[in-house]
Amino acid sequence: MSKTLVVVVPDADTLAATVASRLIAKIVDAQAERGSAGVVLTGGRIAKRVLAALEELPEARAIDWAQLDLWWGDERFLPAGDPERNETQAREALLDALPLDPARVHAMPASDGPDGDDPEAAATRYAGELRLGGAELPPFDVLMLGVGEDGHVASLFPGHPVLNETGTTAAVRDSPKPPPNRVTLTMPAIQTADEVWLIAAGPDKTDSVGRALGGDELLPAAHATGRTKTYWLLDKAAAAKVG
Ligand SMILES: O=C(O)[C@H](O)[C@@H](O)[C@H](O)[C@H](O)COP(=O)(O)O
Repeated sequence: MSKTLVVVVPDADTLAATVASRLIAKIVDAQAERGSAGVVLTGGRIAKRVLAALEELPEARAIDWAQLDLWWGDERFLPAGDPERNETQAREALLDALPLDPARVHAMPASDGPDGDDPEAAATRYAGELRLGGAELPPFDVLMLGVGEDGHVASLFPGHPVLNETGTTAAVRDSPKPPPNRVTLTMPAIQTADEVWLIAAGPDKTDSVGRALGGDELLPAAHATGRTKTYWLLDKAAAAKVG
């Protein structure tokens, strides 16, 4: 049974630094335990700030970057290098400055990639990449998620048929959050992570965070749980309606 822990910090800057510091510790622990670590990144503003904050932390030098697998929880299905792609933003915020093993940076396919402008084929291709280690999914030590104003996580939106997907990946063609076409991990895939971290800052998240933590099952965020731990990492504004 996953344990839910809520951590509230004063503001978004502190939240970005706190999450970055926790992420370093989790990666270092996983590498000490099994020689490598697997982290799932997400898109959005606070996620970008976490990556930028991580680069500033001296303890980041404890990470063996060549022994880190990076995955994405979702991707805006756009051409490679498009500034709106989650991968582009993560690379600009941090990744391109790190000595990562390029073969272990598992970006979701672009809309000008091998499958062209076909998000279903791209989702299938990513499912294949996730299986390369021999299991349906690789170990996810930490799976990070932003939280939408409507309570979405990754590209899993309230009331959307994608919430019924039982595989590991899926395509979304009518995302209420632009751009319309996306590739996403499914909720069952998210739930295989050892720890799921839901990260939210600002007053525009107060309602969705309060509802999700209050058990409103209409919100996908309420279902995003890790196998051992689920962290809600919030600033004071986002936590204003948490009971
Ligand atoms: O592709 C995306 O946009 C993200 O994956 C999405 O799920 C994001 O994490 C939330 O919408 C929160 O975004 P903000 O942190 O910018 O509010």
